[in-house]
Amino acid sequence: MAIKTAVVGAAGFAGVELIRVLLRHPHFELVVATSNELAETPIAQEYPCFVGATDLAFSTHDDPALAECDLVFLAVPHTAALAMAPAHVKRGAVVVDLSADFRLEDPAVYEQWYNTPHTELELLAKRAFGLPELFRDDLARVQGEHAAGQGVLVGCAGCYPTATALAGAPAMRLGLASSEGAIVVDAISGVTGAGKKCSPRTHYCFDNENVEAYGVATHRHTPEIEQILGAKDRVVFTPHLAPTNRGILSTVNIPLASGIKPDASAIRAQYEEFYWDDYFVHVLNERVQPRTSSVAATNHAHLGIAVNEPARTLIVTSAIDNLGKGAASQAVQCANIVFGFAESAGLDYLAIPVI
Ligand SMILES: NC(=O)C1=CN([C@@H]2O[C@H](COP(=O)(O)OP(=O)(O)OC[C@H]3O[C@@H](n4cnc5c(N)ncnc54)[C@H](OP(=O)(O)O)[C@@H]3O)[C@@H](O)[C@H]2O)C=CC1
Ligand SMILES: CC(=O)N[C@@H](CCC(=O)OP(=O)(O)O)C(=O)O
Repeated sequence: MAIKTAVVGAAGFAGVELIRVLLRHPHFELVVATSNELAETPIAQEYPCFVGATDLAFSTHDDPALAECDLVFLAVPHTAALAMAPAHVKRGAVVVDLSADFRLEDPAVYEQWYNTPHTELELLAKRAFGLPELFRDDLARVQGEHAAGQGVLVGCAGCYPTATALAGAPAMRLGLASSEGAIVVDAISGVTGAGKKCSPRTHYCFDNENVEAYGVATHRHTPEIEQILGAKDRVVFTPHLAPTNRGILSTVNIPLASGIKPDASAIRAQYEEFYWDDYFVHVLNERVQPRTSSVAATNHAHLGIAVNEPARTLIVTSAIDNLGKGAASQAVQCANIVFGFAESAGLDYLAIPVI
């Protein structure tokens, strides 16, 4: 039986990507897609790529039909999700939140970085963290709670944190990383990462032919990356905006622990073993570097492993699609787990090769 599914914020960049994935999902049936801006407009009129795939029209964010959905994706800005999630969880639904509202464990840290008090402490404490390869047990826990009839919430990881944590977590968890010293992360994002509303920073004339760092030493994803890696006050994160639509490339520099041999092949083998059972994470061999084009519009992540021997530094590069593995398809991967479906259900597609 199909699961009645809603996307709130469906006309945003992440929301439209959710529509694309859900319209081909074998178990989730998209029945509500909200946008106040486009209410009553047929989805396929606004986005002609969906012609022939759906007759559904956008409805407002307070559409009463939302209350009949068993699965609700929140693809709205942070603080909006904080206001929406509790009611759906209370009535027994599975809520998968793509915003930053339920990512940070410590509400004081959330308040510090998002300038808003966290008002849903009980729900925050019970939520699962939505990054399956690193928090599968957490998702299995809420799968059990949902199977027992409870509403549950998944707070999905952010886009930069997903790319960065997939690169850094094995080194931290396998004891390859030193327990001291900075973990330096330089990451590049396409412009869709900034959402669909245009700003001077995301204007074509500004981004075209331009690459620039932003949020230097102040970006809100720093505490989230530190939380996932278990590396408080050690992450030096510098994001950059590149003139591409989609994709994130994150380069993570990790000081090696004193007893660890600076041997890229051996460390690559450990990364391969760490991810051996993960369908979507691929450790590339030494002859090829992760490229954003190789994972574009997919749920896959590509990792490249190298070691700077004299500096005793492990360098892991990680490519994902910010709207795919960094947002919409990862959210669907989490929902697959919570409903007990195959993790790759509806997500088994590849990027277009660059010739
Ligand atoms: N873009 C990305 O790469 C990623 C985004 N995310 C997260 O996903 C969420 C959506 O991001 P994105 O799609 O980029 O954003 P967009 O700005 O492109 O879209 C935002 C959507 O949210 C709706 N919305 C805006 N304000 C409110 C509000 N106050 N209450 C309810 N709905 C509102 C809008 O509705 P309307 O159509 O009526 O204007 C719109 O559909 C954000 O939380 C973001 O942080 C997570 C990972 C990556
Ligand atoms: C290019 C760009 O502006 N990217 C956004 C991050 C993407 C996003 O939407 O943030 P979440 O992953 O936290 O939801 C930023 O730097 O704030």
